Amino acid sequence: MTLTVTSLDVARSGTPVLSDVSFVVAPGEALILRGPNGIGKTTLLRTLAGLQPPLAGQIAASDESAYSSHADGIKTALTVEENLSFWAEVYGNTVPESVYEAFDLTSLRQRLAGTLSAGQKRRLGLARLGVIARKLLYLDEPTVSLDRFSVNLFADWLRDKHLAKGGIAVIATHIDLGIDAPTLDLTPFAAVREAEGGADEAFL
Ligand SMILES: Nc1ncnc2c1ncn2[C@@H]1O[C@H](COP(=O)(O)OP(=O)(O)OP(=O)(O)O)[C@@H](O)[C@H]1O
Repeated sequence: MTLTVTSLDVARSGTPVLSDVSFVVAPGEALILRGPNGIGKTTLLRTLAGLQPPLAGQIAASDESAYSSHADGIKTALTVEENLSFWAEVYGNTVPESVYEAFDLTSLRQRLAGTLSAGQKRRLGLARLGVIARKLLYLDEPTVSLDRFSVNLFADWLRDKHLAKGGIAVIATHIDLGIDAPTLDLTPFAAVREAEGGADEAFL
């Protein structure tokens, strides 16, 4: 499976955000999206994941994808184990024992998710990716709230359990994950927004 994106134009609430974005990601590879706040990383990921239609261009991928956003999608009234079992069931899988260790959740298995710290919740949200087993991952700032140890855990999982098995990941991140992956700076692809022309002049 290869992800091929050709001449993609994306918009947020009808306003063009990025234009003419093209790239290819081969099996086992990741692509890091960079660019300043508001450039359109989230919008691009949402479009790639099929959550909104593109204005123009093509997205070709043979596998189904999973999108992980800032929100963790955690059920606070369920335990860590119950959360992962829930997601596994939705995707017709079982929870691999290895995800508890991979995301440092072993000692938290019986804890209600609502009582977890921000970083622990984030690790649980990321562990979801380990149970749904989608080959194509679109990840929006996956390491928000994580300390360096947890960032490294996630990077290890991504490299050894996802990419090493032929998976693909497109990741918007402001921090260095320490994985070997090319970077696409979206700055040159900013769509011309005529309606905003001169709006910043008041601050000059
Ligand atoms: N619901 C919305 N309605 C209108 N405009 C929006 C909406 N959400 C985002 N935008 C605008 O769309 C543009 C792209 O936003 P997007 O969230 O894709 O950027 P980003 O690169 O992911 O930013 P960040 O690094 O801050 O997360 C921004 O100018 C933003 O203000």
